[in-house]
Amino acid sequence: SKARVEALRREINHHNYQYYVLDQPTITDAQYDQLMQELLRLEERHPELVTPDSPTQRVGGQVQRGFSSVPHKIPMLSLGNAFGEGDLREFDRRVRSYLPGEEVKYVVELKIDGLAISLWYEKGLLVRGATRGDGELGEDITINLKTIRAIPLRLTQEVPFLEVRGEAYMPKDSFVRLNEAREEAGEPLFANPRNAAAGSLRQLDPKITAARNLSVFMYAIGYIEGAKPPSHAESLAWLKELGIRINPDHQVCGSIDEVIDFISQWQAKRYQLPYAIDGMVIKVNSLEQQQRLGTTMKSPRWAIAYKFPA
Ligand SMILES: COc1nc2nc(N)nc(N)c2nc1C
Repeated sequence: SKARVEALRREINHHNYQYYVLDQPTITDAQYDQLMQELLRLEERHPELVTPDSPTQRVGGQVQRGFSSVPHKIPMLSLGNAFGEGDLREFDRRVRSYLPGEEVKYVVELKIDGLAISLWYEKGLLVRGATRGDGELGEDITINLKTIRAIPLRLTQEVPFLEVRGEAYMPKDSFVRLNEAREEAGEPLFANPRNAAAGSLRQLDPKITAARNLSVFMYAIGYIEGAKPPSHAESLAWLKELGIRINPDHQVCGSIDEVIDFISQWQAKRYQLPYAIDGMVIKVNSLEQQQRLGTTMKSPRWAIAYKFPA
């Protein structure tokens, strides 16, 4: 039965990855539940066969009394804001003034309207999850983040240490259904998906978090032991290879004109997305150039958020 438990764990984690990370389900919910029931039964009979990355370990048992505060290895800064084309051209001018005569490429990404999180992986295993907090100190919400099936409990490679950052969010249809249920129960409604996601992650009972159908899009390597790919775009591709959920709608742009064009395309179709976005994020693609541009006390010089009109 050790072999059976390992086979079930691998198969369920594969279906989990296909469904929650790639949005490409490979079996029906009923078949998935059947596999989970079998694994739960076997693990109950043989608790010594349970591993930290078993899909049965996603919803921790205990209700927490609170969240401890934990330091980030590198501060999680916030982004400066651009509200129009002029601000974007000003950003481009400033970037190029620090990199005279150099070619600059940008990566433009959707700005998911959720809350920033940080995930720590040691030898490929998820060991910690935290909120951004004040940028220096976050709240340890590992138990709650493990319930999000789009977050892998184990990476495809045993990277010595990797911290990855991104956004936890609640899809629009889950937000509507949640508020309908709260209306029924005479409970106060959430104002928007971001508040609903934040409220769901701050639940002391992980079973409630697990029922809120949260997801994530990760967008940056925060800290890594070992080499990093040379560009941000390649970092995203590598994170995807590790089994981490990356938003597919990002684009490398060779000029600020291309950036402005890409942004206007998404400004027109943002409401077609199954999740809320409040703008776009523009980053210098070369990590070496990012390093040289550095940060102010508050924000990176190599990135800016373009906010859509509310
Ligand atoms: C590099 O720092 C950041 N990058 C980001 N990227 C995306 N796509 N969305 C964000 N909200 C975001 N926020 C920060 C602080």
